[in-house]
Amino acid sequence: MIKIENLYKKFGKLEVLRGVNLTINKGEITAIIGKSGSGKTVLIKHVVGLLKPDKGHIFIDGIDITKVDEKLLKKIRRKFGFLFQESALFDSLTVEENVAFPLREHLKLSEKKLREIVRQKLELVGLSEFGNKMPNELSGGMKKRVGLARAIALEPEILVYDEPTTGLDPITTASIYELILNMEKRLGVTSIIVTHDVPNIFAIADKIAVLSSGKIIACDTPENIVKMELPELQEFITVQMKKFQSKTASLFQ
Ligand SMILES: Nc1ncnc2c1ncn2[C@@H]1O[C@H](COP(=O)(O)OP(=O)(O)OP(=O)(O)O)[C@@H](O)[C@H]1O
Repeated sequence: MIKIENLYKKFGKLEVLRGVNLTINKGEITAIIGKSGSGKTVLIKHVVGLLKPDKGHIFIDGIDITKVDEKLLKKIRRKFGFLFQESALFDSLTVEENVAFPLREHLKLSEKKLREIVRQKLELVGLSEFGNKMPNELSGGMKKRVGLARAIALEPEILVYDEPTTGLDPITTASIYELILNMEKRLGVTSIIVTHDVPNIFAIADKIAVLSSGKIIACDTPENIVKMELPELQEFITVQMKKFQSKTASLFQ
């Protein structure tokens, strides 16, 4: 479904992507992990067409999006739902209106139909009771769930999440992962997740892609990834696991 070939991107002298190759299969959850600043967000911004590479190709269902005009790109972008780090909700709109926003922008629906879709999506993320609230009345986890409801409003084929669980407690984190798995199972959605949440992501992803020194150095099932003896990977996993363990330990002190 998504094929990234030899992707390069630099900002000034900073070479962020240095020949990324990655294939993302339809209906799978692919997690992209890597050190802070390794270029994960930059990579997914290319995938959704928000950044243009210096070199390389990104094929979405066989179409190279680095070569298409704005009009076609806009059409292809409709296949995607994004959930970026800070949820990026509109503070002046209610929860309902936030979810309705992409529907109003892209479809000409009757008000009745629009309300119906918004209600369905809010139900799916467990927020049916909160449609009339303003974003600043919600917790961080609830905001992420509203962001997710908005991201799935247009029923995208591909969902892209940038650190969907950062800053959330373990229970809310689990509920976000359950939603992501639900999207995959119920709607057959292809998911790309950028995350640092190493212990958890290994439990839910079909594939783990490791970004290091501007390249994907490994992409495989979680089981195979943990078996690999890549120093970059081991170091990264060890650091993340230590953080996790010390966080867990501190809970019981
Ligand atoms: N528009 C931009 N202009 C200049 N530099 C940028 C731009 N976007 C990203 N960068 C730089 O590219 C590098 C990679 O950034 P990116 O946000 O992709 O990292 P990341 O792996 O997602 O990090 P984190 O895990 O901390 O979110 C960083 O050094 C960042 O400062």
